[in-house]
Amino acid sequence: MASSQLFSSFLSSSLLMNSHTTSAAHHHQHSTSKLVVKCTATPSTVNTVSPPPPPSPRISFSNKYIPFNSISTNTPTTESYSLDEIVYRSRAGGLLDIQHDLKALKQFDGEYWKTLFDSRVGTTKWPYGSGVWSKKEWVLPEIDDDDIVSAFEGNSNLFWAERFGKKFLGMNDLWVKNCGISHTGSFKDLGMTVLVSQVNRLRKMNVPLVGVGCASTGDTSAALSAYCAAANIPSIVFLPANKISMAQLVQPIANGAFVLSIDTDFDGCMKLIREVTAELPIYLANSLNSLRLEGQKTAAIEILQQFDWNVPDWVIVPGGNLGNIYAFYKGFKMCQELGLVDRIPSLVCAQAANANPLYLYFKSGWKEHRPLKASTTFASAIQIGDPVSIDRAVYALKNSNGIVEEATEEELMDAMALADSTGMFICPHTGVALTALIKLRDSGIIGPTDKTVVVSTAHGLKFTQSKIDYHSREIKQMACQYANPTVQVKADFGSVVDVLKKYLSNTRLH
Ligand SMILES: Cc1ncc(COP(=O)(O)O)c(C=O)c1O
Ligand SMILES: N[C@@H](CCOP(=O)(O)O)C(=O)O
Repeated sequence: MASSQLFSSFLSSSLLMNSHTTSAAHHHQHSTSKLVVKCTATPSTVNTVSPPPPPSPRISFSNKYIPFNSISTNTPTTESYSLDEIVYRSRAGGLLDIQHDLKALKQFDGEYWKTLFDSRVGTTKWPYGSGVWSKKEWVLPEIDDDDIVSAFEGNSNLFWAERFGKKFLGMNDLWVKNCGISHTGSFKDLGMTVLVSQVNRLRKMNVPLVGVGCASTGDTSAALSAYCAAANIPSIVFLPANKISMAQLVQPIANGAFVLSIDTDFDGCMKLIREVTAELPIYLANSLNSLRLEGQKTAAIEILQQFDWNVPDWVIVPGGNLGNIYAFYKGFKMCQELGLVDRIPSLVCAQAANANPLYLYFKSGWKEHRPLKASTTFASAIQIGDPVSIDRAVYALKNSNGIVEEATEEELMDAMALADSTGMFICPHTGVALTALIKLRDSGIIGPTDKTVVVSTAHGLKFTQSKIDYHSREIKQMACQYANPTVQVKADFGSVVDVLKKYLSNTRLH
């Protein structure tokens, strides 16, 4: 459908939102319709942990939107919104956050929650086989299971980076949380299952939402279009023209999204989607919408769970729009507040030097924040100069004794090549995070025995062109010192043996 037709059908639908919020609570009708993405629920055979009784139905858990600054300034507020309202900003125009009824959750102790969450790992029981929905009581407790749109995301592996750690950093307790090994190849699936499930619920409640839209550097759009396609909800994505990888571009196209390629950068697309979603009945799917962060925070809980509820010393996260660093903080903090662990890790946010507003802010001693025009970076998904969650990120870092680091193009590409040479296949953003680790090890801030987790945010297969350019030494002004170029050889035995002998003479036997 042409863009003009699509937008005129939006307009003629007479569903234009004309207020700051649209209340839907009173429209709620219980839906019995079948879910679109739903695994057949069969009794689990894989679990050996016997589950505790589920939380008593007499205790109802709930959550609501409140202004983020009431959390960051620790001031009580009377301003709050139901999750069934469409609201992205506080009355004063600030960020929102989702506040859980901790009093209700605290009626169960830390041991209870650990056992409950552990009992759900590996189950096929809907919806708990998802790493996100296995923590449903802490995410969206009030949603009907039948409204959930899930691809059983999460439960991503925590890889012991033994060789990389020992060989390059003298570390033996280095781990990579592979959030990119996921349905659409990035951590965005964790947040998108929550957001699209809530939209699914709202649409069943007859809330006038025609579709869901986002601005994207490639991963948010991939996740949005997949989850929307699964639930038969129209998705609209704004992409900066020629600034995302081919693999990322094809994802929303294949999943049937309405794809706008716009001649601007991500920040320009973000501005446009905010304006458009304020005018048209399109729900905003970027992480400005705090629903996304509720899903993303489960990666932090999962890390603790994978360490048998031992707390790592450091967690390093690449940052762009800066929702994820806060999501990690929130996940760890909830585990501490609810008695599952007694402390939280120090967080490190890693930025590309070509897109480093948070790094500059940190270096100014948190005195001066200036949005900037981000330059081109191989870490294209974090080419963001005006991050929407800047305040959330600052709060997370200040409250976790955190640090911000940066990586030049050469540093991040070298780090990616070194990691790949030890058996990983990481994305450039993970190269940014590894560079931060290398720098913090060099300066002694991270010690050799510190238990450290690097968050890998996307699958390396989405970024093959950057690896091809590096290994064929086709990057201007970059030595590409760890390149492993292919060798062209004639198709005869002698030539092949000659090059092999040369190779083997340079290769040590271990
Ligand atoms: C692969 C990848 N890594 C890291 C990030 C940064 O996450 P955030 O925007 O939440 O800071 C993004 C998106 O921005 C991403 O797509
Ligand atoms: N890297 C992101 C940028 C947008 O971030 P979001 O978390 O606010 O949606 C992307 O993949 O689009």
